[in-house]
Amino acid sequence: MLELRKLYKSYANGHPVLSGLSYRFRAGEFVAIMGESGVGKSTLLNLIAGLDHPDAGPGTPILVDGVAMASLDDDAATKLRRERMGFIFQAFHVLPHLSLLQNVALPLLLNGMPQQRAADMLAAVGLAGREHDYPQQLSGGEMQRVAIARALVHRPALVLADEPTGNLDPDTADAILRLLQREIKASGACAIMVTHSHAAAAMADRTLILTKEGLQETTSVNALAQ
Ligand SMILES: Nc1ncnc2c1ncn2[C@@H]1O[C@H](COP(=O)(O)OP(=O)(O)OP(=O)(O)O)[C@@H](O)[C@H]1O
Repeated sequence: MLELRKLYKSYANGHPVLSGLSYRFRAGEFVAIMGESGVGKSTLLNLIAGLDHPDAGPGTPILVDGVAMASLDDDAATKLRRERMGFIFQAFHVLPHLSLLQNVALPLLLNGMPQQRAADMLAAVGLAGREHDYPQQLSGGEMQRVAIARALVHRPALVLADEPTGNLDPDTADAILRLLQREIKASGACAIMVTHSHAAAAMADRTLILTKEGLQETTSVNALAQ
């Protein structure tokens, strides 16, 4: 589903953040990525999402369904992101001039899909009855739940989540992660979740730790939190 092949990323004036990272993510799995602050977790998600570019080099460092992201022009990359990906990023703000229902329906509209699932997803994140409210009427956690509903509504093949439960109380966080888990299993999608929360990581199928050496599998995080 997603393959990283010797992925390098340095920022201007900085030391390399990712140095030849390789990994293969499979469809149908929910993977948590943990690791020390500043090690490059958000950088990695941004690169996969196409929000930033890897260092230039001869290889094809990011492949989605076998297609090198770098080989796509802007239109093709946008289409791939719109159809195949769902983002739960703090930076992806809910649009203020659209109602909650319109916000969640947006990926369906853009992909020419029937829109009735938008109301179901709002209900699934605990916001039934709030369809015609506007984002400014929401708390931070409610806003996060709208972003999650919007990220999942079009059943993307790849869900990228950066601290999806960062501003939710433990019960709501648990419910949202169960929803994420259910959606992934039902659609056979792959989800990659960056988190510092051991409780969140315990909901994933696998936890990887990002270090300077790359992504390493661990079972202990999930075991510890259970
Ligand atoms: N736009 C940027 N320009 C320069 N340096 C950056 C930029 N974004 C991130 N960095 C640096 O890259 C490194 C990795 O940052 P990143 O945000 O990916 O870490 P992280 O593992 O997600 O950290 P945290 O757990 O604290 O969110 C850090 O040293 C950071 O200072």
